[in-house]
Amino acid sequence: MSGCDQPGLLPVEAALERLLAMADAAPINQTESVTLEQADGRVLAEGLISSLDLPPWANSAMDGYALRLADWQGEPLPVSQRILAGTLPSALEPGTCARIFTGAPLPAGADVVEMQENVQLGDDQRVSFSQGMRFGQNVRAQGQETKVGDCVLPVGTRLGPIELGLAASLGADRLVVYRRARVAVLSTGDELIEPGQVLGPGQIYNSNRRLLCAWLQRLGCEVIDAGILADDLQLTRDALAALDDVDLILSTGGVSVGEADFLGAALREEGELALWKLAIKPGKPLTFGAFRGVPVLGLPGNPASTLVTFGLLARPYLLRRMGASKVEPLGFPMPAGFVWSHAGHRREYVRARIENGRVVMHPNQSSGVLRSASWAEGLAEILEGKTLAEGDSLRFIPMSEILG
Ligand SMILES: Nc1nc2c(c(=O)[nH]1)N[C@H]1C(S)=C(S)[C@@H](COP(=O)(O)OP(=O)(O)OC[C@H]3O[C@@H](n4cnc5c(N)ncnc54)[C@H](O)[C@@H]3O)O[C@H]1N2
Ligand code: MOO
Repeated sequence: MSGCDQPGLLPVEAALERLLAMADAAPINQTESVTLEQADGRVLAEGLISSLDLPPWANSAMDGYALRLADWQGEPLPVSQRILAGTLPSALEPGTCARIFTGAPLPAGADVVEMQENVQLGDDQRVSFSQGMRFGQNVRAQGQETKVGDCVLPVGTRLGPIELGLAASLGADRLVVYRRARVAVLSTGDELIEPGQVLGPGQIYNSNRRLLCAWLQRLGCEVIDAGILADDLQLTRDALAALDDVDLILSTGGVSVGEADFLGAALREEGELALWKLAIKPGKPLTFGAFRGVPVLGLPGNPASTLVTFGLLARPYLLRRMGASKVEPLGFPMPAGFVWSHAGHRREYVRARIENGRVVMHPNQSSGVLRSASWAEGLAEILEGKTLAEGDSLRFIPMSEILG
């Protein structure tokens, strides 16, 4: 342990490893066949194997003229056919060229396409090719992208617009995906009321509920909005018992050392509860447990802590349960545009932006503040025990890497 480690704080990697191990132990195995329209954001449960070559036949990459290179000896060539995309050409007559358009099938016998800008059309409609031509130029060979039998998308791929376009290009109209994870979102806290109501003394609006519900939907989960947990043990038990068909109960708030922790009490009674203290800021307290066999993940209630722990821990956990192979966000090294002089015990995820090629941080990094997260383009990772001078390298994780 280095001098900067705080005894008892669980490193972020260790917490993620534990969560992923728990996800691996409780995979959502059920699959369903969905149309491409329904497949966005889902995880592939059966690899997509190509049943055709792509392109299925050689075709032209340009609007121009197709010919056999050997036929061009300096004498203009007559045009023997006109080939539009979607038509079937006849074999190229020797000593001629064919008018051809982008995407149209190459006639048998042709081996090059010259773009129309590079040819001269004589008064007799014969074509002269003045530029030097290279064998195979502007020809897209059959199967150059994909061959019959290729595994184009492996099991575990998260489907997005590109994958759906790719599946469509192979003629697939349905894909087999894992069932969506059913996630119940619970908020705890007597101070919470919902937007639209009049704020009373000591009350705040529930922001975590909307943040998490919207985020979970983006991740391809089915969201069960379980509202605000009542401040009463029996009502808490009843609320949890009603969520017996979900894959995860995700709660926020009440995970630190507060006194009225009915969620914790209910879990201790009828399940299990592990209280973690993570070496992460924001987001130190996190709980993982179960109620009557249903996993429960308790995130800290401070909105920025909810954001960071959901993005870096709960999101990979849920994606893994839904079978995704890539679950961790990409980050890339960037020079710091600020000084970090106090080495901390916890790994900090700073709400930051990139300006003039450097990472700049928002002045308000309070765990209670969401506005700086909305300003931010990403999270800048400052490792525990580290100080930074301007220009030192840090890892920058774009928000887009965790939000979808
Ligand atoms: N004595 C200690 N106090 C605290 C510790 C500690 O170690 N010892 N840890 C602090 C840290 S770090 C965090 S993070 C928070 C975690 O708090 P809880 O998860 O127990 O959450 P609450 O106390 O219920 O709420 C914290 C904060 O967030 C607001 N909140 C809660 N839920 C929502 C919601 N759905 N929407 C908007 N805002 C919400 C709540 O009003 C509080 O202001 O504990 C520290 N304390
Ligand atoms: O971990 Mo807490 O989120 O620092 O305030």
